Amino acid sequence: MEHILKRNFGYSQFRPCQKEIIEQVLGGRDCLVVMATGSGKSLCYQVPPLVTGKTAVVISPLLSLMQDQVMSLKQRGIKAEHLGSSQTDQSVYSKAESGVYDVLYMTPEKACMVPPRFWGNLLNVGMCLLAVDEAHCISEWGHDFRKEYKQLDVLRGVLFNVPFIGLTATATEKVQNDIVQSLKMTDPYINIGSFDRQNLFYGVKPCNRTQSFQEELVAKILKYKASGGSTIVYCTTVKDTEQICQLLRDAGIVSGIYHGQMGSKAREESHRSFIRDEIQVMVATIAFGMGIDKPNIRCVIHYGCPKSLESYYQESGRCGRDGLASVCWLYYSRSDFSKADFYLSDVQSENQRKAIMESLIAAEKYCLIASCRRKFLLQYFGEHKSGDCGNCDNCSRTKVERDLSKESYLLLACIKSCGGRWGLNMPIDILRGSRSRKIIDNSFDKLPVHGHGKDNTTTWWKGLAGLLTAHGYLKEVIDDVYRKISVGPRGMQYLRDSNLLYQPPLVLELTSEMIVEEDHGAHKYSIENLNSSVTLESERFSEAEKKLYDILLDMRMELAKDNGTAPYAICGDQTIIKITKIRPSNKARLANIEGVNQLFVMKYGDKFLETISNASLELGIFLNGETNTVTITPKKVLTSGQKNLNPAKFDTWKMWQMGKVSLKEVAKLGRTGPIKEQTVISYILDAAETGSEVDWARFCMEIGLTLEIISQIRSAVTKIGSRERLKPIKEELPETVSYEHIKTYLKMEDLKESAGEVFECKSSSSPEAVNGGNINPWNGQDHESPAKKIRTGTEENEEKITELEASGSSILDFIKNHDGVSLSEITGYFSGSNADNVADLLDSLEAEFLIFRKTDLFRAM
Ligand SMILES: Nc1ncnc2c1ncn2[C@@H]1O[C@H](COP(=O)(O)OP(=O)(O)OP(=O)(O)O)[C@@H](O)[C@H]1O
Repeated sequence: MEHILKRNFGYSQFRPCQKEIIEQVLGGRDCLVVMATGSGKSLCYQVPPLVTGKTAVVISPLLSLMQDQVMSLKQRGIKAEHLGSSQTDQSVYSKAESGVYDVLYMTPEKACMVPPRFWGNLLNVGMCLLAVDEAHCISEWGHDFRKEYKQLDVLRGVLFNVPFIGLTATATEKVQNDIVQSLKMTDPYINIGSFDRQNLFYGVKPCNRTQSFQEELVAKILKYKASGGSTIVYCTTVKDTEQICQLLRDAGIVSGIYHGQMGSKAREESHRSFIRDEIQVMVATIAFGMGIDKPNIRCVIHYGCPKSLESYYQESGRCGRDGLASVCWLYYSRSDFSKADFYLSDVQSENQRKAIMESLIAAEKYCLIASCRRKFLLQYFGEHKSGDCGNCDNCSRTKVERDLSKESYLLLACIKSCGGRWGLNMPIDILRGSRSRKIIDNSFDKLPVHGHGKDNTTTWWKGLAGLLTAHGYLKEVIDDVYRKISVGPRGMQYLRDSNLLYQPPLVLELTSEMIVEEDHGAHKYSIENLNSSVTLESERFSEAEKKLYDILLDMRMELAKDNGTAPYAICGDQTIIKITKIRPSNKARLANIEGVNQLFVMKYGDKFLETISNASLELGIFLNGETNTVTITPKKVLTSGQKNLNPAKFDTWKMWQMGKVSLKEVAKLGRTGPIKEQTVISYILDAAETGSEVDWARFCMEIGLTLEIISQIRSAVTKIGSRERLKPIKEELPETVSYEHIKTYLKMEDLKESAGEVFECKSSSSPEAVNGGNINPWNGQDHESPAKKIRTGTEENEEKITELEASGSSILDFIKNHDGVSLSEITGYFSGSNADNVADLLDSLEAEFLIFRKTDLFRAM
């Protein structure tokens, strides 16, 4: 299975739980998979069809989601399509039932509508699973119930012996049971993973619509835009989407808009532009939700508190799906918490009203806590996390703790006096000394605490109430749609221990909202907090790497346009970051990068390698993962002699000498297409003649010019007595000595390059360097007998009998017979071949995806 993972998805290992789930599905067992957003659930149904050669049918709620997934799978060499009313290709239906597709997507409506004959035909050719994605939609207890999902059980009566797999990121225990029952799963394998999205930073801020908030929003968005990533701003109303979108556009940020009041065409277009990186910022209502499968969303901003923590988790979970550090900011205003009427408008059942109110209160609490947000979020989903996360605003900011005993006493006493019949506004108004009609009518102006809390704002008091509730001093009950506040047991005990003049210390951590209120100038706090602790991976680049990264992003964009797909479908940002860091010089190295699959290498490999090679030269950075900058910049070595070189020769020399690209690779890449290796050699010799620096040791090693050959050429030249014509020299030499060997020898002689130095000092990788080789055939000094240095022909023949020579197929066979072999084991086994040749052969096998490397061991695909 690992080879499928590498070949099609470009990954070298499964994430936690993926393999176990796939094995269960392959064993024919139903599965329920509850795993965090972006954790890689899709792979659990995408790999089995590739293992079995049978179709996987996937039920998905949204057309846009299906289309995006189909697009991504096609870029991975996987046959995928969707079947539904929007499918314009008429042949898809018949192809689907004859098993052409590995993965076939359908909406639940479509799945229930296709005639049994379709399923019968597909079953005959082979169907390996039915996956129900976003399975929480099945449950009325879920936050996104869809009645069409409820009908999927009818498929049980048609799809005998096909395992069903339900997948979701958000399912409480109730919802999990509902999924199992609705899909009639028998003895399912249940996998409940962690909800924790460690790469996400969570932050919350109170906001108003002042200019400082607008400036902050614009600055935040610009930061993530600059990293090449995308941002979604979720608003609670259509009006807000329009306003925020306009605000961003006025600030020069190209932004898209998406909400339910737009026509379907306009929405599709907006979605399409976002997915294809034509716009980097989307301002949307939650209508733009589940269908977003874009991996490089770096920032999700909620402008307004969401209606529940489930929806917040889902929506914020669109962020950082590629695993890179990303941020989720939630801006709320107090008025958001009194929107129950808005959410309850068309709810019929009492249970659902209660559920909605409870959800809203949980979301409010999330906004108001002063402790670790992640811990709170995870606890809500029933997961315990020990210790604070260190990756949320509350964990990152300097904590402000204070003894709030006096204020707490006042609030508790006031709430107790109100008798639990009111919401929070009444006791706060009393404390602040209001003489409203309600207060007078209820004689609350006579209370001893009346007017004792004037020094703090209403919002500050609400912040304190939130803290006291979180610590169990206060409790909130829901009465129909009204929220009533009363003193909890802990608060009653506190009141018993206190009086107006004395209260036991009560040290609490102030919420950011309370700090802002005390600060009066909320501005300072908010701007300071603006730069969350998240460091984007791309921020770790050197200047040159940043430029290369941008070049590669632009190129990916161009390739995506040419291929009618989204840039992320070609490869993810994380892969581009790795490519930028590694700067592979050949296809094997490219193929070995995490996230690079076979189709990518075949389709885009040449283009990427060429761009990397050229850009690295321009930017003065080495290929193959070297991080140090070239000491001599290309400009410096551009001598007057080089100016005489034509562009083809100069570029070839630059690529080889400066870029350290091998002769073979330079020939493959060429300047405007592949050229012969002999041409590359002659270009470099011409460059040497014009004064360009040439690493002779590397050059000789690459063309196979050894001391023995040099000595033979020298003898031949002496014998002929002239070096004007090459042909007579060649005729004096063995077949194995090429014209390139002769030309190089002569050029080195012209340039007075000392072969002794070349082989002895400069190239430790040269075989002759190992043997010593203190010879210098140019100045006529004698050298040690070749017999001492180089094996005689007889010895060589004898050794060939015992020492195995490597070839592509013999290495492949060797690797196939082992469960992982190291490079040294392979070179040791093929001791009859030069280690560099073996490495070259391994490179080619890797580039062709016949082998792959995992933890430095080679394995066959
Ligand atoms: N084994 C793996 N190694 C590296 N990346 C992986 C692996 N498996 C999946 N991914 C990547 O993780 C990202 C998220 O995967 P996927 O879309 O399957 O998430 P999901 O769990 O379905 O999320 P959601 O519930 O939000 O739809 C994708 O970019 C995917 O290619």
